[in-house]
Amino acid sequence: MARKPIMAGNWKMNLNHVEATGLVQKLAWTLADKEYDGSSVDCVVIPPFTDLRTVQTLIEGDRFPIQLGAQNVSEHDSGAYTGEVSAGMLAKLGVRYVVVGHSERRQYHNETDVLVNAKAAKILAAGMAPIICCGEGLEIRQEGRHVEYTLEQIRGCLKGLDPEQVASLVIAYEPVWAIGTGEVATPGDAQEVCGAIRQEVARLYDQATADAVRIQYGGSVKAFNVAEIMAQPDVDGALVGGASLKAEEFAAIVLFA
Ligand SMILES: O=C[C@H](O)COP(=O)(O)O
Repeated sequence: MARKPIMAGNWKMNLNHVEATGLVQKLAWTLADKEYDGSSVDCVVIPPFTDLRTVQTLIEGDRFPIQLGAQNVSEHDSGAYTGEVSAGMLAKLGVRYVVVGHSERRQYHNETDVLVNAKAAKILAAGMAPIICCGEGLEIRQEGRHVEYTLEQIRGCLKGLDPEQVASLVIAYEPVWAIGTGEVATPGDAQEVCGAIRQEVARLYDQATADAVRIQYGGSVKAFNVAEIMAQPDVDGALVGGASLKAEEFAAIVLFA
């Protein structure tokens, strides 16, 4: 089954709303120069919350073939949760994807699979797609337990979701040791875990759901290494950090084919 590739740029805590305008405009112009129209690959930018309204206005106003994502969401609908942002608020801003369970949130904000699962359910209920992140640290990789560790995360994060919901979401496999380090996993490493995740989705749900769910690789993806990662049968895209902050570099990743 042909899955549409999805290239998502997670800006993390970088760029204010003025800088965001510059980057998105430059990205759109670079993509337009190469006749990108969004039909064969999804291009998603994931700025900080404070940039979302500005980027939404720009994308919608100029009809750029770029989609909007957010980096986090509350597990609650509304109420006395100071500092939180709800799924409903994000959906209203035209956000299509929300990253959950990124290793930086697991590490610095104690996010667990149970919390990721609750957030994913809220994102889906609001009509958006979660990008559910998973992946092992260096120690687990060295012990050779990376597949079982990652599948355990996946089982926890998908708990209670129905096949239709799982088919519509995105899973991002990001080995923590490859994030921001320049230490990219080999294409074989990426395929091993992405393939195992797809098999696990087939086991938990059915083959049609496994064939539909999109699985990204993330961790030091750049323009020069994206093609060989994308050549792997179970890799459907990339979650890109550092390289998504440079318009030409990220455009080249989107245009990998
Ligand atoms: O969300 C993106 C990942 O953490 C990868 O970041 P990176 O491309 O800077 O290694």
